[in-house]
Amino acid sequence: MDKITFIGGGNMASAIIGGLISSGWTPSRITVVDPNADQRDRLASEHGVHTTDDVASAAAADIIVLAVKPQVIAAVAKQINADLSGKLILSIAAGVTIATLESLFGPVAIARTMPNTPALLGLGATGLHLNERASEAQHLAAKGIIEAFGICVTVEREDLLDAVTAVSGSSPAYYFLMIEEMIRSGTALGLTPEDARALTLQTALGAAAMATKGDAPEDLRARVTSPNGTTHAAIVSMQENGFGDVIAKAMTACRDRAVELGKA
Ligand SMILES: NC(=O)C1=CN([C@@H]2O[C@H](COP(=O)(O)OP(=O)(O)OC[C@H]3O[C@@H](n4cnc5c(N)ncnc54)[C@H](OP(=O)(O)O)[C@@H]3O)[C@@H](O)[C@H]2O)C=CC1
Ligand SMILES: O=C(O)[C@@H]1CCC=N1
Repeated sequence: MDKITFIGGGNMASAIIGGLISSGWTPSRITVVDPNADQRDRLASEHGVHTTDDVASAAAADIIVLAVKPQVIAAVAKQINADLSGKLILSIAAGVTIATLESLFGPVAIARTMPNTPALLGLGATGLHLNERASEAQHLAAKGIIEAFGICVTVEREDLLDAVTAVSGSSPAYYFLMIEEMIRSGTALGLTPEDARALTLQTALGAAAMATKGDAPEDLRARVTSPNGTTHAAIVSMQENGFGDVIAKAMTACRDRAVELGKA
């Protein structure tokens, strides 16, 4: 049975560990390394996992999850400073490329991922790409870990993770912005902020749930849109004001920034 060590015991690690335990991993297979004693105590009492502040001890695990901020990874590699051949490094750090990870950790199997924050609720959407040193068994292990906190999409080229960043990594923020604007407009139209918020949130939840049942979004939209009715008026206004173009430009800007950060 694989043993897994998380380096960094913050928000994302906590979400992943919760998912792993719910999907059948025994806490005794899981270790978390974090310098913060409060963080360690919280994880140990919430999940019953082993915790330590000794980064070098991660070398004993079969799978090492890098769940620290990107700027901490070089220091972590120095502290581990061990031959990791045969092990799998799974990184959730945004913008840290496989080439950088190989230069820091040596010739080792690497799974680079782009998760998103709904992982905190077990509803994550994560892109995955592995280097050539990763075996099929390691691919399946990485996928199994990711599926413990949501869905996993394996992309065939590393640069496609930049597109994943635009589609799912950053996109919770696009939906939050839409929700913010709808609450603002609903309030401007005379509703109380509380009523505008409740109606907007329930509709976002309902629309997302309907869209996951299999019908095409354009068909679902057509079913709401009576000929020359109210929805038609809203959609025509959105389209005349370049809604599609706004989304396409935002997603391209996101992808381009991900490319830039990967070079930094
Ligand atoms: N696509 C996305 O939307 C998201 C991506 N991510 C990625 O996930 C990663 C983790 O993010 P998140 O969980 O939010 O971060 P957090 O800051 O919540 O967690 C990081 C943890 O690592 C600890 N830490 C710092 N230095 C070390 C060290 N040398 N060894 C071990 N632990 C250390 C921190 O301790 P202390 O607080 O004391 O510094 C903290 O507890 C990031 O790389 C981020 O890019 C995260 C969220 C969403
Ligand atoms: O905004 C960012 O740079 C990170 C990467 C994806 C989500 N948050």
